Amino acid sequence: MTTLTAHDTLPQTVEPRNDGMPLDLDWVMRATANRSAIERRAATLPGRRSVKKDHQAAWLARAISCIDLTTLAGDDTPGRVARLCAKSRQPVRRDLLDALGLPGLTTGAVCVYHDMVPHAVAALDGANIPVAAVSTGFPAGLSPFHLRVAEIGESVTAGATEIDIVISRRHVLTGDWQALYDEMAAFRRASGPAHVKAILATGELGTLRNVARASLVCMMAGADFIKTSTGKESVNATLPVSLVMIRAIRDYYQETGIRVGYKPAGGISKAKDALTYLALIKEELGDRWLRPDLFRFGASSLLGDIERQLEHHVTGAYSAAWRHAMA
Ligand SMILES: O=C[C@H](O)COP(=O)(O)O
Repeated sequence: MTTLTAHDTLPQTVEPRNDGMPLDLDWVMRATANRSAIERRAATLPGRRSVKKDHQAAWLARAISCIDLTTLAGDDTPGRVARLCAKSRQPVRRDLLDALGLPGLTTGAVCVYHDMVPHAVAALDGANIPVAAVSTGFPAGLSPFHLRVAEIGESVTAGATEIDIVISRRHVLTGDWQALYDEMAAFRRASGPAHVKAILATGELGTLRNVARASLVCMMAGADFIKTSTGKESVNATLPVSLVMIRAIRDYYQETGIRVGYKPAGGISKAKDALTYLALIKEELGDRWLRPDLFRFGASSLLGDIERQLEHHVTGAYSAAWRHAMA
């Protein structure tokens, strides 16, 4: 059993970017996924006492530092984004942060649609918190290709330093790996210095084998992160899909020496689920991946539950969920 402790010492290194490699179709086609073995392994993860009680607060704080605090709604406004950014700067009540000895804790990033990028950039001025923009015709990714590429450039110009692109699911479903590679490589080029998260929309890819292959192709084409979902599919982040994707990340690292990040997104709203994901990452990839430069949660409501748990840790009492509204 893995024990997460608060005392893991991790090097503060700057990870080299993934510049990708030529498409290796033999490797892609060798990638498989044994669904029953993966589901059995995933079923063992929740509910395990993988985080000791004493260390839970430290690990919940770690989870906060890895959240891409997200709002992706048609009725987003500058005011809502400003409130979300304030929450990102100070994710937990000041007295709780002080009691935990973590006065400078922030979320990993704020994630918004393109039109909200300037508002997020302004609200986060001086905070050193990246703004991530969902892009390329998010969530379906079916707008004209040149517009999807242009959208990336617009968001980078507006100040986004992370771009969450959506892949064309049809390239996976038809097995056109070259087309997927070319698309991802073009998105990476358009992003310039901004880091790119490739959203696979795994709930729409049909099989775990497709998830494994799409993960590899996106990494070969230069994705800095691979991300499960937009949050808009009917099935979003799951543990079996996460196992497949992080094992692809592990294979890519073993083959190339390059660490690609992982972002489960969509439907992760409970502190205990966040701890399960952290334990999974620790077991499958190791401590180095448990940092915001290599791991993020894409989540709109997870922070509220973590804050409640931290409040309970410090004060011994739970507050009502409505007190932890996000925006
Ligand atoms: O990328 C982030 C997701 O859209 C957030 O999904 P959620 O609202 O289910 O947490």
